[in-house]
Amino acid sequence: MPSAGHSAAPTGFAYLGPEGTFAEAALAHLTRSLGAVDRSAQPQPSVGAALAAVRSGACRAALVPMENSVEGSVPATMDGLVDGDPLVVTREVFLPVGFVLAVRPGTTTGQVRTVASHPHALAQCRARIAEVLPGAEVVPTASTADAARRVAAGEHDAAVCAAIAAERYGLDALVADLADHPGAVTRFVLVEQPGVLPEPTGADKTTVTAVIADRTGALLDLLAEFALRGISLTRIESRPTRERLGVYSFSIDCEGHVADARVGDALAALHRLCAEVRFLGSYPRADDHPGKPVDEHVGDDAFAGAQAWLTRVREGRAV
Ligand SMILES: O=C(O)C(=O)Cc1ccccc1
Repeated sequence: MPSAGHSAAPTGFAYLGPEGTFAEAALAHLTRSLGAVDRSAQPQPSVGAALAAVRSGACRAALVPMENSVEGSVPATMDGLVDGDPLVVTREVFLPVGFVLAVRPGTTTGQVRTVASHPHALAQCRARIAEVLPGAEVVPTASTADAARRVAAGEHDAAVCAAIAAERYGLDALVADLADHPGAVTRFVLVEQPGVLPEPTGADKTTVTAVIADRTGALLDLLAEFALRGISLTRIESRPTRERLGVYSFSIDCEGHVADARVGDALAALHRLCAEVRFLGSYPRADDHPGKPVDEHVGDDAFAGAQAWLTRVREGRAV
């Protein structure tokens, strides 16, 4: 529930700021495609702050980076969705990301002693930075645009950021294309307070986290619940629970919507099997993948037919 001080229905979209981040570009793309009337965007200093703005009711939703095709998941988002009051993903959006090396006008590569950016951006340009700026100190910042803003303020010599951020902060692109692996894509998710469950579209994804006991075969048991019901996983990774070594929380995306019988049944099975399960949302998939075909025996009709049969058996009726 929104906390005191935010009693009206929350409005506005929080995002990892300041202006000029990839998160801002992804949010603009999403609100345009949703045809959202209220497109007011509220930059936040960190992923944690963006999620906190939703939990407190200060904002209606937050758009945060979840994973990147080159660098993998964003730990601040993974952990931020699991720690604290429940939140759910209601949309996903994929954004191609490219990086420039941005400097104050007139700066040459030889003058760059510090290069700043979001850790994910630095990691995606590691080899090129070492090649173009050997010996430069690499400095992590809260976001790519935060780095650009700090370069403009004279705090650092160069930023790895989007071309639009360089422009926004009056910087020049010394190197136009800095990525080690061209064609990288970042997946962002829109996060809201529970209560909003998007309708099934026929091409959906569901996100869930599960903590399993430290015993032989536990992960296989968890995976079997999906496999037995013909559900394809699109992502699985482990995060430490921070309790002790050996106890992990698995973060899973699967095809389908919790309203689909096979997905609901699998989540209920996880609830029986796992020490902890957190449902993190069902939402339309945005990657243009139609999803794997669903076998007839795990379709909604098959589940409904089996349930009706069981009811007849239990009532002692002829089967
Ligand atoms: O810092 C940004 O601009 C972000 O939106 C996070 C990020 C950083 C690097 C690649 C993709 C997203």
